Amino acid sequence: MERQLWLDRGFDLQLRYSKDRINAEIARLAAEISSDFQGQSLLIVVVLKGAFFFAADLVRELKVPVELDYVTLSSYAGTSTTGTVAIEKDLAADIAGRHVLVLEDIVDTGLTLTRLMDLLQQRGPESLNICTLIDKKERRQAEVEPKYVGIACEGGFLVGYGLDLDEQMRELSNIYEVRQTPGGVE
Ligand SMILES: O=P(O)(O)OC[C@H]1O[C@H](OP(=O)(O)OP(=O)(O)O)[C@H](O)[C@@H]1O
Ligand code: HPA
Ligand SMILES: [Mg+2]
Repeated sequence: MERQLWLDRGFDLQLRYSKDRINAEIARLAAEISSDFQGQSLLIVVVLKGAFFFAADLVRELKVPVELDYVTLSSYAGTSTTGTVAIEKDLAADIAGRHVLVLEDIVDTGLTLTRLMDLLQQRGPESLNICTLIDKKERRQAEVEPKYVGIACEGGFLVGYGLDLDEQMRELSNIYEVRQTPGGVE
């Protein structure tokens, strides 16, 4: 079982959201987005690295045509934001006049999306909205209002389904809360 591998390495993983729950939320989100954008096409902006599993599953459920583009942003060291959002790779597409939907795995402090939305808004999209799988409000520092939210959650640092702790555990199928166990081997 995927938990055991990390327990052996000193990380205690508590199941928070199963893949079945994630699938159900994605189906609901896809239906809502498809209905809102009926007759239009969407430019989907995937925020890498974390959102790649979510994006892959969501776009295949949408009933409107999409174009996909990617931006790579990073700001975390361990379980805390550094406060500086680095743009490691910008979009390739011109978003002017397009209906843009930004896909995120998680909104936490809100610093990443505040930076990205400011940047994208300056480029003149027809519409600009956010869809996040997880909205974690406990540590919010900047005002961000995602239009589409999969799961509103309490605190805890989450890993799995794209979410990482220092680049590890993204590949887990379910989403867990992670705690480092004393005496664990890394
Ligand atoms: O609301 P915030 O506090 O800014 O946190 C949310 C951001 O943090 C994570 O990205 P990270 O910087 O870890 O890069 P990653 O996607 O490569 O993991 C996550 O994927 C979001 O983009
Ligand atoms: O809870 C989290 N887990 C993984 N990455 C994150 N980036 C912001 N919050 C989180
Ligand atoms: Mg990360």
